[in-house]
Amino acid sequence: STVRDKLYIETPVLHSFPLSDLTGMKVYLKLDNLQPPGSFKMRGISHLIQKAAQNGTCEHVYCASGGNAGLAAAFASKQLGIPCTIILPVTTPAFVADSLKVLDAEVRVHGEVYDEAKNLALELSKQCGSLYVPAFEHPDIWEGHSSMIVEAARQMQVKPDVVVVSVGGGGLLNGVIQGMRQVGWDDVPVVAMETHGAHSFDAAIKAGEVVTLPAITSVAKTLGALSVTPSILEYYKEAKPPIINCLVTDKEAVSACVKFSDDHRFLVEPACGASLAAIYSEVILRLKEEGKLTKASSVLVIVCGGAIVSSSVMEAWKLQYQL
Ligand SMILES: COC[C@H](NCc1c(COP(=O)(O)O)cnc(C)c1O)C(=O)O
Repeated sequence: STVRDKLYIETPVLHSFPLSDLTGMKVYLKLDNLQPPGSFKMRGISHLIQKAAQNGTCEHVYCASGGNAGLAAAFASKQLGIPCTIILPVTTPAFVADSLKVLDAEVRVHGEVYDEAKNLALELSKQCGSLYVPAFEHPDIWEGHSSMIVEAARQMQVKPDVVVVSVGGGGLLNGVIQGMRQVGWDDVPVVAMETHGAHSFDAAIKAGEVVTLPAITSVAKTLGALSVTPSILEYYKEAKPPIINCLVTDKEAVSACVKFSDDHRFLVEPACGASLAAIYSEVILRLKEEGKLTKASSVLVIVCGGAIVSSSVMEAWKLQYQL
């Protein structure tokens, strides 16, 4: 990619002994929860903003977000000295707005879901010189995200048998697919995880086209795009790499977050818990038993992270889900 001095950091691939012991598989974790704003978003969002700033078309950043894309946009804008306005749906907790203000971003709350916040961001960014930053639907975002696989391929030396990733609007999945094609992993199956109630990819696969969910009813609010970006359906049909979409419940996603905090002392969102549930709720083992996966002795889980979580929020989830 043409961007100099990147704003995202290289993150470790950790061979997880607790998760490997639990499953009998070699479980590797790409710790993108360690990105400065708290999620993998920093890769694609900062890449898009830097590319625009290098082309001189960026005097004000407008980003609608469930939270993490907004935090990444605010982080990148602050480091680049560009004014930034983030539009949050009402479902985003107030502490996110506080974090954004610390990053000198202007915060507007608008709409019940991401898709409504997006409309206001698009409106505001019509002013000349402004840059609208989508949360997931842009090739520059996918190009930035693909760096996580280029890094992982160098760090792991060997190809994993499976890659696990969460799906909201599909930007992360797009970036992972593009990275996998770059490093020659286009024969490694991708298990694409969603929660029931944020299952826009599952709905699109079943309908054979992009469909719009009536609402987001999952606790994994940052998987909460009502519809996926169309290009992931192309990737799904091309099956290079093959994509297997799986759903877990909110309880399984939150339970995975709790177990992950005990096993590795990281706090992550249910959006990330959906991917970890592929291990903790034995989704991978079941796919192997069903013959949908031929090999699963080594699994790379993309730990996408998420900052819309805290120790008190986690305690409340434990009570709510009787964990
Ligand atoms: C409504 O929200 C969309 C987007 N979150 C997206 C997101 C995803 C899914 O990534 P995607 O598939 O949307 O590129 C996974 N894991 C985490 C922690 C995320 O924050 C946002 O923050 O604006």
